[in-house]
Amino acid sequence: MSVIEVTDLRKVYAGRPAVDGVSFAVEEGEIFGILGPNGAGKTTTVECVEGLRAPDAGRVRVTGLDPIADHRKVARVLGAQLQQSELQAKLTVREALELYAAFHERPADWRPLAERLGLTAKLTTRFAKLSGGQKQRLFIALALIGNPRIVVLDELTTGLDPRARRDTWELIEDIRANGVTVLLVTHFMEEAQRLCDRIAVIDKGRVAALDTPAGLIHRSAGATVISFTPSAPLDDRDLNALPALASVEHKDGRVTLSGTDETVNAVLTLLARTHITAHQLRVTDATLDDAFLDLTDKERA
Ligand SMILES: Nc1ncnc2c1ncn2[C@@H]1O[C@H](COP(=O)(O)OP(=O)(O)OP(=O)(O)O)[C@@H](O)[C@H]1O
Repeated sequence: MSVIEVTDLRKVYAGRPAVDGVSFAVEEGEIFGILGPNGAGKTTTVECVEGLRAPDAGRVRVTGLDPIADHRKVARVLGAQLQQSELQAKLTVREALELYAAFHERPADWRPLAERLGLTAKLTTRFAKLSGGQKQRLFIALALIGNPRIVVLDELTTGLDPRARRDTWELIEDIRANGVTVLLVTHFMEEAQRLCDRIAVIDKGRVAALDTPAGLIHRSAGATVISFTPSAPLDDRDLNALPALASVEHKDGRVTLSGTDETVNAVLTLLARTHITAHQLRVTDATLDDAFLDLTDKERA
């Protein structure tokens, strides 16, 4: 069942389309990612889902409700992450939790929520004195305090160190395991690859691709990467003639090719035929990073 439906959404700022015909549907219980370069229209899209912005055209439904016309009902099912500026510096963690719990008809008990988010030791600390990771955990707690079915998290781990980022990812997985649907805006590929069931890649206000992380990687041109240091120079004509080749790169005597399994097999045959040994041979799958660049580059071309 789709809990969020966005159909042909358009939003124009000063005559320039920021969102230009975006459609996607988020299924109950999934972690759905919105990924895209700066200025792609990600935040505008989720703000329309949250009912913070009115679309110029198109249709948005959250559990069948219109986020603008049914704002109060939508606020009961959808928890949104606050922006940093929306919380007073002097408020303690406990006060923030109690205050936001009071905004909801059927709030979650904030104590176990604070416990789950590792905030119990920080209940008397003022917001301004929290670390970046603790602030993010508090924002997640506040987004969850109304017991929402869906939570929208925008640029959640920006500015966090690798440890705090990983802890936050575990939290998001934990939230989903508790049955909450997650709409996640990010421009971290690793985050999207690790967490999301499906991803909409948004570029220049449009959906450039919508698939599982593996599907996005698979559909990009260079899905498999092989690199090695040849014992003797290889003829560029031979390399360029390899089947399904997406790219060739030479750096510090090392050759890196991307393509498909067919490219890998053909290069091994080429090496054997020319009696060239491949040192430190590595075959890897392309990452979502590669797929992202490939997908958004295509749009740019
Ligand atoms: N209130 C506004 N008034 C005018 N233009 C805006 C407004 N908000 C966003 N824009 C423009 O709309 C476009 C899309 O912005 P949006 O914030 O949705 O992108 P984004 O994908 O979230 O970017 P980022 O990753 O940098 O946060 C950008 O060109 C931005 O400058």
